[in-house]
Amino acid sequence: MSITVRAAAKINLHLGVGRAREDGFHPLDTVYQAIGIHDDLTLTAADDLGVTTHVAAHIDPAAVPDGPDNIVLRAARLLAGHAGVPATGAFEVRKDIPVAGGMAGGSADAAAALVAYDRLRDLRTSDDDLLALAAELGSDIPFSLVGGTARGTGRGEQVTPVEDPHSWWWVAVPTSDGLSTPAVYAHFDRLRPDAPVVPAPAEPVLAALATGEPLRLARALHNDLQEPAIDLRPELGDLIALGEAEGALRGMVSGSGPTVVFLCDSADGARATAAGLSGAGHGVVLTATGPVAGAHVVA
Ligand SMILES: C[C@@](CO)(OP(=O)(O)O)[C@H](O)COP(=O)(O)OP(=O)(O)OC[C@H]1O[C@@H](n2ccc(N)nc2=O)[C@H](O)[C@@H]1O
Ligand SMILES: Nc1ncnc2c1ncn2[C@@H]1O[C@H](COP(=O)(O)OP(=O)(O)O)[C@@H](O)[C@H]1O
Repeated sequence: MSITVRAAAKINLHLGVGRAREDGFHPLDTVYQAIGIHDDLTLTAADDLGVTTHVAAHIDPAAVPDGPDNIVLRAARLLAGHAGVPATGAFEVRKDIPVAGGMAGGSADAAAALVAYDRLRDLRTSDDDLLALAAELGSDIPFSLVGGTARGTGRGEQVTPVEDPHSWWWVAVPTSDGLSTPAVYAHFDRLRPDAPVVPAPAEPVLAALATGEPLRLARALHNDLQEPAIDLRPELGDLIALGEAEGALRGMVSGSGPTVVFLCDSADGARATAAGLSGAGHGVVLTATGPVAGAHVVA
C-alpha cells in the first residue's frame, strides 16, 4: 500500500519584512507563488519510520538530512501524535527543488508528508488542523499545502489565496552552496535596525497580478531580504544583472536566497534567458511557470 504526493517550490513575488517581534520572528506581508519545480514523495506502509532521498543532479545529497531531523519525519511524527496513532511508514523523496535555496524545498516535503500520511492512514484530518500542524513545523509550510498564489501574513503562516488567473514564466538559477534562512534574517536586522514595525504592503504586486501584464509585475516585484542576501553573497547581484541583460524583465533573489529567479515575458523569452545564462557558464538553469497546485496526490 503506497501513495505519492507532489509538492511545488515557491517564490515570493513580494516579501515585505518588518522589525523582529519579541519571539524573534519577523512580521511579513508576502505574496507566495507555487511554480512548476517539484518534489515527489512516496509513502509506503511499513513497521518502522524512515526516509530515503533521491536528488536531481543539481542537488548535493549531503545537504538533506537522512535521520530524524529530516522535516518529512518531523511532519509524520507531529501528525501521528495529533491523531494518536503510531508514527510508522517508509518515505521516499525525489527532490528537484534546490535545498536551502529560498524555494521552500523542505517545506514542500513537509506538506507532502502531511498529506500522504493523512491519506494513507485514512486519518481524515480537517484542513484547519492540517494548516495548524503545518504552521507548527515552519512558517512556509501552510503555503506549500495551499499552493497557487497566496498572501502570507503573521510570520508567513497565515495564508489567504489570491486571484491570479494568468500564467507567468520564470527562470530559476540555484546555487550549489545554500544560504541559511536565519542567517539572512539576522543580517537584515544588522542592515535595517530601523525597519518599520509594519512590513511593506503587498498591494502593488496584487494589483500587477490582476493585469496579467508581465512588465507590470516585473516593476512591482519586491524583496526586503534581497539586500542582506546580496550583501552576504555579492555574486548574486552580478547574476541578476546578467539575466536582465539576457532578456529577463526582472531578476530577484528568491525568498532568503541564494536562488535567483527571473520573470520573463513569454515562453520564448524564458528559453532565451535560460540559454543566455547557460551560455555564460551557469550549469543549472531551471524554467517553470506559475501558479501551480499545492501538495496533491498524484498516484
Ligand atoms: C524567507 C522565507 C520567505 O518565504 O522563505 P525561504 O527563503 O526560507 O524559503 C520564509 O520566511 C522562511 O520560512 P521558513 O523557512 O518556513 O522559516 P521557519 O522554519 O519558520 O523559521 C526559520 C527561521 O527563520 C527566521 N524567520 C522565519 C520566518 C519569519 N517570519 N521570521 C523569521 O525571522 C527565524 O530565525 C526562524 O528561526
Ligand atoms: N526534506 C528536506 N529537504 C530539504 N531540506 C531539509 C529537509 N529536511 C530538513 N532539511 C533541512 O532544512 C534546511 C532548509 O532547507 P529548505 O527548506 O530547502 O530551504 P529554504 O528554507 O531556503 O527554502 C536544509 O539546510 C536542510 O538541512
